[in-house]
Amino acid sequence: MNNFQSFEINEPLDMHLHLRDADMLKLVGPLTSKTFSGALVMPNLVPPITTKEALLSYKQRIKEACKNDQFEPFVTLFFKNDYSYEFLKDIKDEIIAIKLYPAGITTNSETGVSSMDIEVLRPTLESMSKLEIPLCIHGETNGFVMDREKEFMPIYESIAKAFPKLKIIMEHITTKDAIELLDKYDNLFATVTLHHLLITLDDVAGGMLQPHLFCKPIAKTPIDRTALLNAALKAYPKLMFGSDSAPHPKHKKECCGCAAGVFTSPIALQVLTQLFEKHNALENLNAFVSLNAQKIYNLKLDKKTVKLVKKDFVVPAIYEYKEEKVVPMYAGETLSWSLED
Ligand SMILES: NC(=O)N[C@@H](CC(=O)O)C(=O)O
Ligand SMILES: [Zn+2]
Ligand SMILES: [Zn+2]
Repeated sequence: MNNFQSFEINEPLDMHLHLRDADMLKLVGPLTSKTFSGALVMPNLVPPITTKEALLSYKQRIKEACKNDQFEPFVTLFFKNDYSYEFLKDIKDEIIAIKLYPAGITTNSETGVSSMDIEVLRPTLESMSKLEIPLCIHGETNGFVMDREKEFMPIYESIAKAFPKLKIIMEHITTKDAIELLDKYDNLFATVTLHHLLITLDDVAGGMLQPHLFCKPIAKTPIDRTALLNAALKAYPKLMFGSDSAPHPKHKKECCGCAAGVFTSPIALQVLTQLFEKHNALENLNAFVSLNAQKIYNLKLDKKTVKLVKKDFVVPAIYEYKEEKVVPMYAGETLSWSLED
């Protein structure tokens, strides 16, 4: 067994990230831009990003907040059924993908699509397919909470079949079913979070309720977690890292009616290194956290190499800026890997 004391990750990419806006953006943006070369930024602001003006000004605010030329924010548009071909053609070079949310299924998705009927979605999907704009999907039905992702599999299949040239990314997958579906269609890809490689429903609600581990989709069973972890550890080429780091103010997590989302951006690379080392799979970490995404999204990056060292890192209990306070996953715990100073 190798005894690694340091490890380098070239061009780390986070292909599913929530940066929010205003002071929260100023708090969390630098925590990602410091370590990652780029991130796919989700459009579920209030209101969501649906116009070119909103998109470009959000990108500008991200760049200002992140204060780091060695970081590229890849911004996305919030899916609507009635985007015209001309509108999409005009915005194509500014976006990396379009994100589809079923209405009301997760945080700030109220104005998402109210029907997943392929005929309703067809006009926008046809334009996206022609223009080669990838489609990212939050794939959950409104069925029983543990079955929502599984029930969405036929919907992924119908879109993958109807639009074979459209790249479809199943976001933050949490099930063995989703892993198995990846093999069936050339145009299907997926992101997986850090927390879904680590936790099951037991960690969220098996003992005292853990609001900081509550997210959508909810963590599933040990069998699902094992399937996700095995695919990540071998850097299965259709799977990429997307933290889904989703900060919510402390008072919106530690309350009655806890908001969904786990905040992981400041610990992501340290914990991934720890996890891949534990499973003797460090040789696959660069592919999982960068190369797979570069191939799937045709990215060329020359931003940074991040060095991790085998040194204890005590995760801060809280991250704060002005009035904003966010609690990270593993708050107060000690990790065995740190970012080099
Ligand atoms: N994952 C979550 O639980 N929450 C995300 C939304 C999302 O990615 O579904 C958020 O924006 O807070
Ligand atoms: Zn989601
Ligand atoms: Zn998300």
